Amino acid sequence: MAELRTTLALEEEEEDEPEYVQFKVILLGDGAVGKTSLAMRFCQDHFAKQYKQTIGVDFFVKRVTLRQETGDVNVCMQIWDIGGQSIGGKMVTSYIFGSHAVVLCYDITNYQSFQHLEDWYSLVRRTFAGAQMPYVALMANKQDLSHIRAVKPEKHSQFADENDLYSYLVSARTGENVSPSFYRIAADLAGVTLSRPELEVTQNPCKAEIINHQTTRRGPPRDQRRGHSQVGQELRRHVIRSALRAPCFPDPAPSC
Ligand SMILES: Nc1nc2c(ncn2[C@@H]2O[C@H](COP(=O)(O)OP(=O)(O)OP(=O)(O)O)[C@@H](O)[C@H]2O)c(=O)[nH]1
Repeated sequence: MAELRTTLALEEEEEDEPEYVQFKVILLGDGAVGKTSLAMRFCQDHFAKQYKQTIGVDFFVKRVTLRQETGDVNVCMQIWDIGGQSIGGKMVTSYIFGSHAVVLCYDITNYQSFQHLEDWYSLVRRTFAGAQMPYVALMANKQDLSHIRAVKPEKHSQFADENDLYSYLVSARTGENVSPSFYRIAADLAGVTLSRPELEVTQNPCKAEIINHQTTRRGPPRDQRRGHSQVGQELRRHVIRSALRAPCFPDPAPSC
């Protein structure tokens, strides 16, 4: 009898649980550009100064609720943090395959990490050859170090424009724009348009450490410039269909 009561209680709890749409998001880029730090900042609101190299892949999970007038959408983002040394490895294409979004990360103080994105991006294209490409974003990390930047904002915009990538400028260290960027990725994948106040709510207070009085010409992020109406409807439909169809994690990955 007690067992039956426990089962019923568990079932009731499960009924209360909202349904989550799962998205597999891959972070790619050279070693030490800050992929683990970005995942950690977004999922745990934590930053570690010490560098600990990721060997293979590491996983993070974050549940977010996207608010819209027609009803909230609950999203579970499964973030795959791929070690920067994996580019020549055998496993890397199997990590990337099946992802809904790929985030190409670089460190604005390290020009090589930006140049190498060509290689990372062509690896993504090869992995998806003949299949629907995922949502691909360009993420420029370490904005808190803009006083020693090696990659000009114009170079960033040019690469984003030429490859039709969504563009994000972030700092894992201060937290600047990290949550709003991942929320926006979730919203784009789910086909939800977030209003500015909703995005602002997702931004945790940033830690102001470096005052940089230099004025740099930097336009708004590219996704804001071109507006969400131009996000491929077909891609959204495909992404949502496949997200609803199957869990996107193989065995070792955590589930939502
Ligand atoms: N100043 C600053 N340092 C950062 C930022 N993000 C990461 N770091 C530092 O950069 C170093 C590398 O960060 P990781 O997150 O481990 O880099 P990764 O890309 O995951 O590296 P791999 O595991 O080799 O692929 C660490 O010492 C971090 O503390 C940032 O936004 N600003």
